[in-house]
Amino acid sequence: MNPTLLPGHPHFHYREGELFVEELRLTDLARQHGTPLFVYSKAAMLAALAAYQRGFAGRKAKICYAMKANSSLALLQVFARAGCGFDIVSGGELERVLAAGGRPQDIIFSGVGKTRAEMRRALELGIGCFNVESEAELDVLSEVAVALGRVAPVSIRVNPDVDPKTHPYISTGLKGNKFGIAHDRAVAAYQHAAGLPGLKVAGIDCHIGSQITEPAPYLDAMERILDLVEAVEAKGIRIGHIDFGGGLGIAYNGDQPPAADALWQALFARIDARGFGDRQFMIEPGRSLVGNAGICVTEVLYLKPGEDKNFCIVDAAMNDLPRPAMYQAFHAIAPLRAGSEGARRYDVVGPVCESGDWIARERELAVHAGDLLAVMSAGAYCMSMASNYNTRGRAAEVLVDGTQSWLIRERETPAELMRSERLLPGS
Ligand SMILES: Cc1ncc(COP(=O)(O)O)c(C=O)c1O
Ligand SMILES: N[C@@H](CCCC[NH3+])C(=O)O
Repeated sequence: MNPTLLPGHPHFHYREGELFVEELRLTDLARQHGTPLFVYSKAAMLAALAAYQRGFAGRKAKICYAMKANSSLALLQVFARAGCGFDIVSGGELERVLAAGGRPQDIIFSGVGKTRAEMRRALELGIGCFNVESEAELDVLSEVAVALGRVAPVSIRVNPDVDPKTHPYISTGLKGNKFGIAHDRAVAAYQHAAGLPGLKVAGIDCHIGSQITEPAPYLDAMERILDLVEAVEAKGIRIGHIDFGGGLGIAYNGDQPPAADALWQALFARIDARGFGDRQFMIEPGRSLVGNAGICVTEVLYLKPGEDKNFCIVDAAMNDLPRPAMYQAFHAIAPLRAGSEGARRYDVVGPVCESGDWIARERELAVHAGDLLAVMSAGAYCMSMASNYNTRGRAAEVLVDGTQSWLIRERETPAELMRSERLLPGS
């Protein structure tokens, strides 16, 4: 591999010792916009999308970006303009898709707890499909649709009970998870759905988990879903599309997930062998489209050497980058100016008042106060999970395209954080 490239991040590279994103020097962007700063590469997003597009070439397919991974409007615009649909999980996400120019018919609505108000709004707009996660939800959706004089297109999300071999908090397709309808109850659920006046069965859906790095769980889940398609169709209910969810992992720390096109080549070998190659396919990838397209630039505030540990205190924190605290997740750290003199082993931590506020542990770094560091693989589930804990404003975001950059989100100010609050009357 070219030594100036960072593993898993082909659009970020060192040029004469300085870290670049596409054609821009990250230090310049950080000086211009301050830190912490999320920076995304448009080319990286489109390259990740192209791998899926290659996998689906010649097929009837719709790629619905799972926007929970990163719901910043400009990123949604990039995907909408590239022809993607969207997988949403809330009324808020629905409004974001519309604001970014996405079309309602290209939206699929997942999630175990859709409210009647969310269903109503989605039906009025005419979204593409509801991925229904329980028998009770089928009844409520039918009722809401009938009251509106509409028919809701539905897929039933089936829980195939397959172990995705990932972190337990992000595994979703096991019996003990709250998601979907159990495999052995699915045929009955389809028969129930087919009899409800407000619903029209459109497809089948499954999503087994996130950050999956092996093809085997996908192949197993696909076999189980195809078994169900056969069983449901034997009851006279046509399954028009197969939605296979998202979940494909990215390289955080030497992980080697299959490439999207190779994975789908293997899946289609099975699908074609069983005679289902003519169906419409939908997928809901999130992390694999944006995860390694983004980084977070942070400034070293203080170095605090100690007897047991050395701390490198930076200006980004768990409110900006919650994955290490939540899942003990690994994010690589890359200095914006390469150098190795005076390297020491550090825990990289933020200013939030929690011992769990760490970003990286036990990393060999040659750093000084004032240096800038990039937290890698920060495009997915960072900004979208960011909070205002410790009344910290959310970071700014920049999108880069070649030699151009756009500020796509301004840093949140304390006044903005207090905007929706009301003081008590009197003194
Ligand atoms: C229903 C559903 N679809 C899609 C995704 C996107 O997953 P990922 O970001 O791992 O591709 C998720 C998250 O796990 C999900 O719950
Ligand atoms: N938030 C998780 C992924 C959740 C996937 C959505 N069900 C992560 O950062 O890895």
